[in-house]
Amino acid sequence: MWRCGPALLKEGALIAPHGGRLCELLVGPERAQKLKEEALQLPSIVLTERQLCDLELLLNGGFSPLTGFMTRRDYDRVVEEMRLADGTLWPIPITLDVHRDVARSLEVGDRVALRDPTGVLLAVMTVEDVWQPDKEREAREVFRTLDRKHPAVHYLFDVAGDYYVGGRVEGVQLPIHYDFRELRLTPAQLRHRFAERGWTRVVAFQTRNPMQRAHKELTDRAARQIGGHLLIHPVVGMTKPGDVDYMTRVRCYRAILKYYPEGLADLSLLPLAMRMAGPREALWHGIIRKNYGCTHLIVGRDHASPGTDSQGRPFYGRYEAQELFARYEDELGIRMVPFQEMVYVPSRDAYIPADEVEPGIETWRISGTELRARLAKGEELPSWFTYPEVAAELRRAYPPRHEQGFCVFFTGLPSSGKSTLANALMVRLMELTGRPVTLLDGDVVRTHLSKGLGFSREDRSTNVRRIGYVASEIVRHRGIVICAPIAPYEADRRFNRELISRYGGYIEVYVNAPLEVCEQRDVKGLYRKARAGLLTGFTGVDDPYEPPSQPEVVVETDKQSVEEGVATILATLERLGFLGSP
Ligand SMILES: Nc1ncnc2c1ncn2[C@@H]1O[C@H](COP(=O)(O)OS(=O)(=O)O)[C@@H](OP(=O)(O)O)[C@H]1O
Ligand SMILES: Nc1ncnc2c1ncn2[C@@H]1O[C@H](COP(=O)(O)OP(=O)(O)O)[C@@H](O)[C@H]1O
Repeated sequence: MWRCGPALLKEGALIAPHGGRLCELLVGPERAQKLKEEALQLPSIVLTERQLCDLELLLNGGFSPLTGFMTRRDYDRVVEEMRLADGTLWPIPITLDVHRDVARSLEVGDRVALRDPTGVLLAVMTVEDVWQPDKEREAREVFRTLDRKHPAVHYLFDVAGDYYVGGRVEGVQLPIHYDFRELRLTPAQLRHRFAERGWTRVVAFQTRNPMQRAHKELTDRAARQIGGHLLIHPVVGMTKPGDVDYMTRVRCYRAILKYYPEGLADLSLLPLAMRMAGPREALWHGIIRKNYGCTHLIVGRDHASPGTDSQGRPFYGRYEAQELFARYEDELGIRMVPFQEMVYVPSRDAYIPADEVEPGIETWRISGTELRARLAKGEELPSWFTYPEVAAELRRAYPPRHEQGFCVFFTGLPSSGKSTLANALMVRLMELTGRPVTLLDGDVVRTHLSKGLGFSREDRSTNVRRIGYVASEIVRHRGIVICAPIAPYEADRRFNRELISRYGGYIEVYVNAPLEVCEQRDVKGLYRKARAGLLTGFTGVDDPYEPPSQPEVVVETDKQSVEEGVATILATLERLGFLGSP
């Protein structure tokens, strides 16, 4: 590994960065200009979201002493021993993954431009190594599982390219952010701030969740315990899928700052892509915080936990991260402030660590699941649990069901009754809610959004996913949308379900009528044409229809009237809370 240049920092009283020096990899303006000119002739790699996060921490020194993406020697030793080739402690591989064709085009000694998705040049890399890693070994050693439910294992096997490119990088500029700029301090800037304020003992609080009173009490205690100050250092790069979005979280953190004693706490954002690697990740968090000038890190229960595996078992032990950290604490230099879960004791109106509660004393807590359920029902968040500003932010981000958007997605054979039911449902919904409703009917969509597409497997799939995309945007903006294509394939419907339910409700309605009934109805005369051989690939005749496996509603249009079908759907929407009084 290359060594980075001499330390530019003079803040002698602060903790030394990992490996002794802060490795900021950004070059000066003249060299940057040269690199920009050189890059015009170089092959480019457009970085993914995770690679962008990694590059930002490489360039700003958060990953000191790394000087680029890992070469094979560093990678192998990190995977097996949690150490770089030179012996420095480092628990997580920082690799640049690429697909086979890119790997094949690169040779040792080549220079490559690293760009953001809009094409902006961020760095130039000198290729020192290109290799195909043993992903199973990496998953087993680093994450201790091959279960794809672990987000980093899923990323490794299903998202990352099959080859890694290692080499030194020269930074032209940091990835660009336009939001919360004043809160995005680099290690050097944060160190400078600590030095100016005379903060020599700083405990960092790593978080990917909105902070509630329990967190405030815990962090306040930690700062007092070390006789120093507190840095709230939330991750705003990539966290666990399904987490509260970082914009909402940052507004919560800002609001909570005023509840600390004057001058005790500060807030800065960390552009890290978490791996959810539990114990190994805790060490990594320690190294990063040390680079940012912190002397202590709070490590609580389930630090950087990926939750439970496909069998419902936790991936890591609850306090395993603390145990591993303790083992390496002396070598790391940064100290751990271990914490048990904080629980509320109503008889004392106070939060205390769970292990300090005497047996038999009543304690209260609200789990993440319960919090989401309360928000979905529009229920109050109690004042013992959170602060009014945080409650308001969460309510804004997670409105109650009746204020959320939803999609009713009809699927069924031609002439089963999709359009008829969809039109009837549309007017009933407008009547009941007073809200606008968009109808994306199968054949209407094919005259504009999907004009030009035919009925091959690929074209049908594209058509259905396009409808899903438009529906997801409507739901994201809290609107109501009804879709009524045939949507014959389960895979496309599953894709749409996952996309849309990220933003609101997804209610699949299987419009079920026997093929003979649909054929008898033959609204457009297409069954007849298909039977006569004038039309090929017609759904139900010579093209497949895969019935949905778990639809929210089934309407049997040969047995139920249109009114009954609509009433069944409305009852389901009511039961799920989407039609509650506004
Ligand atoms: N080969 C073939 N197979 C099925 N349907 C055909 C075909 N050719 C034309 N049509 C007419 O197009 C309507 C189906 O379009 P969709 O967009 O809903 O189909 S799909 O979801 O993309 O499979 C469908 O409308 P509905 O009868 O309202 O379902 C048909 O009228
Ligand atoms: N219970 C019912 N629900 C929906 N449609 C019905 C029902 N009973 C009879 N129909 C008739 O079946 C036909 C369904 O046609 P359509 O709604 O265009 O089907 P699709 O959109 O699935 O091709 C219409 O003529 C409709 O009047």
